Amino acid sequence: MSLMFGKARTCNIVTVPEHEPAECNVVVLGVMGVGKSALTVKFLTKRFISEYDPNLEDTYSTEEIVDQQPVHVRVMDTADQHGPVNCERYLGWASAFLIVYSIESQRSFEGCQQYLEAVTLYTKGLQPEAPVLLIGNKVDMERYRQVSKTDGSALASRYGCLFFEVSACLDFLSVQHIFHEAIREVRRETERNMPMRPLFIAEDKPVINLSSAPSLTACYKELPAPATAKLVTVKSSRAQSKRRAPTLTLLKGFKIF
Ligand SMILES: Nc1nc2c(ncn2[C@@H]2O[C@H](COP(=O)(O)OP(=O)(O)OP(=O)(O)O)[C@@H](O)[C@H]2O)c(=O)[nH]1
Repeated sequence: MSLMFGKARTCNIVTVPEHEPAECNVVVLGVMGVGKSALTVKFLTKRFISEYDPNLEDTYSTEEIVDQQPVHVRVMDTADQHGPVNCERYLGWASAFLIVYSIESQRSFEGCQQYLEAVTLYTKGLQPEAPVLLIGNKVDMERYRQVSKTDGSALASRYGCLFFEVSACLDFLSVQHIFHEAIREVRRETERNMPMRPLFIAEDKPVINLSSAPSLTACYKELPAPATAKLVTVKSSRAQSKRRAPTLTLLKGFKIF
């Protein structure tokens, strides 16, 4: 990048590469029992929980490095008892949505379509648009499969989402990959919508009479240093949660394998 010191320029606009989001709010949605808590806890702790409180809704925080870039991730593990009826608490808060169904439950697959409708209706036209990822969980239950991979993939295509099948009780890396992909999608979307930003705008300088000038170095105001890469916040609104001060101590009562 050339800053052209020593020459006055009129409204010289230099763009800088897009900044990465410093924060990413991921909302995990889906009907009861699909494994939202199990996926969330697996991502946060690398462990699988088998017992859970179905009424518990909470938001967890973690620091992640995704593609060598740090990001503060908040994950809201929702507990919608009646489907997507009171979505306001997370729609405006989310940077990305994971909509989960269980591959061994056709009912959960149908249920996730309501979430897809609600979320895509809300996010349509927003800039940046919050990415949506469709997740078929419990692939370890293959022999009880009711939802084919083709159907999952077709539904995702219909809504323009990424699609993954996974198991919260199998390997950690596949679960981590989903969350990281959500973060990558948020970054891509942010970059797509970042306006061209001026790095600096130099003022017009009056014509300088060199003979009367004391010295050349004093004639030019030093240009400001280029802005250093600063991480930006994607969303700053706060999540509403049924519980206060979420921490992983919530897992105390859970059976952890
Ligand atoms: N076999 C298997 N069981 C899973 C998996 N993920 C979750 N479960 C089980 O499915 C049940 C429901 O899991 P949760 O994580 O509580 O599901 P949830 O979507 O958070 O459910 P609610 O809190 O009721 O909305 C629990 O018994 C889990 O142990 C998985 O990948 N494979």
